[in-house]
Amino acid sequence: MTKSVFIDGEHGTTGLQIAERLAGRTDINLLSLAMEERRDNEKRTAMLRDADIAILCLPDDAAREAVALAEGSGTRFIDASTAHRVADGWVYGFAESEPGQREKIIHAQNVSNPGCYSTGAIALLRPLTLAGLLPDDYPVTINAVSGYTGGGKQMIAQMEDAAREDAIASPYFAYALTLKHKHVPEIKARSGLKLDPILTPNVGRFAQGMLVNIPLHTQAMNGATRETIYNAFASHYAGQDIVEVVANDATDALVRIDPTEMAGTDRMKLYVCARDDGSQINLVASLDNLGKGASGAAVQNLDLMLMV
Ligand SMILES: NC(=O)C1=CN([C@@H]2O[C@H](COP(=O)(O)OP(=O)(O)OC[C@H]3O[C@@H](n4cnc5c(N)ncnc54)[C@H](OP(=O)(O)O)[C@@H]3O)[C@@H](O)[C@H]2O)C=CC1
Ligand SMILES: CC(=O)N[C@@H](CCC(=O)OP(=O)(O)O)C(=O)O
Repeated sequence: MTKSVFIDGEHGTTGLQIAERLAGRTDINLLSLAMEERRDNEKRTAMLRDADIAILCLPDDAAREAVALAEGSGTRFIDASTAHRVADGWVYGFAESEPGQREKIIHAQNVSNPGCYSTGAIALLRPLTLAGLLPDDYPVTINAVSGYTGGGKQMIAQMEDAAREDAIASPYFAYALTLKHKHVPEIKARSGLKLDPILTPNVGRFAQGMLVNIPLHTQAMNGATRETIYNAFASHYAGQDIVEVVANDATDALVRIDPTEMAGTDRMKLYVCARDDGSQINLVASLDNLGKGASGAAVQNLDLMLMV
């Protein structure tokens, strides 16, 4: 039987991108509310309860409320917000992050979609903690830049409409200056770290794309080398086509990495940059914040959940 899918928040940044990806699909019945009905709780409740799978593209509190509105209906959820990323009873929706994760998503009742920075950071860290190359007490630092669509409708308007009172004129800015970004808990938990990683995010004046940098000192890493790190990535990501591990000689031939290189795709590239003597490594993940970092991952999770 054709499964029905409802995107709650379909007129927002993430929701719209998911709706675009699902338009024209004949294997699902897409339930939809008009823009002016997006906050009509009676209609939302009916759709949340009728759907086989509901994809939540809402602020955290509204996502928690949506789950409560469908209680007892059997609806399966994919939540794009931060609300359930370290919550019990929710499967983390990053199929390539752990052996067996894909199967867990296929059978899950509730899936939490990862954050965009988290997707890049966990992709770089988890293979190394699993392989024993990165000690779990390593003090990890994550420096990242995102396209401004990562801030949703409000930041898009601030960056694009110079006439607004709260317009942002900068070409590039740092934020989360108190070092308590909302992605830190999921990165710590899903990478298997003991210490909170330090996450310093930035936004650039480009719509979509993201680089996540993790600098590492190899002498503090259980004897890791650039080759063992590359090999750990290559074996972790073997047999799938979403995460590409760039060959070290191809990385060495680059003079720069463009944060927009993956814009418009649902894939991610990983680079192992290194000093000649191998003493210092900079791991880089390159992705579209709205692709593998949000809507692309949500559709990937939906397709897995539709398998049962
Ligand atoms: N943008 C991104 O790159 C990413 C965002 N996310 C997460 O996805 C979620 C949505 O983010 P994003 O798409 O950027 O946000 P937007 O602000 O662009 O869109 C949110 C949508 O939800 C609607 N909405 C808000 N509150 C309610 C409510 N109580 N009931 C019904 N609808 C409501 C909004 O309507 P209205 O216009 O009336 O406010 C809007 O249409 C957030 O939790 C965010 O953290 C996840 C990954 C990446
Ligand atoms: C540029 C920007 O503001 N980005 C957002 C994160 C977007 C994202 O992917 O995170 P969520 O899935 O947790 O919303 C932020 O830092 O809050």
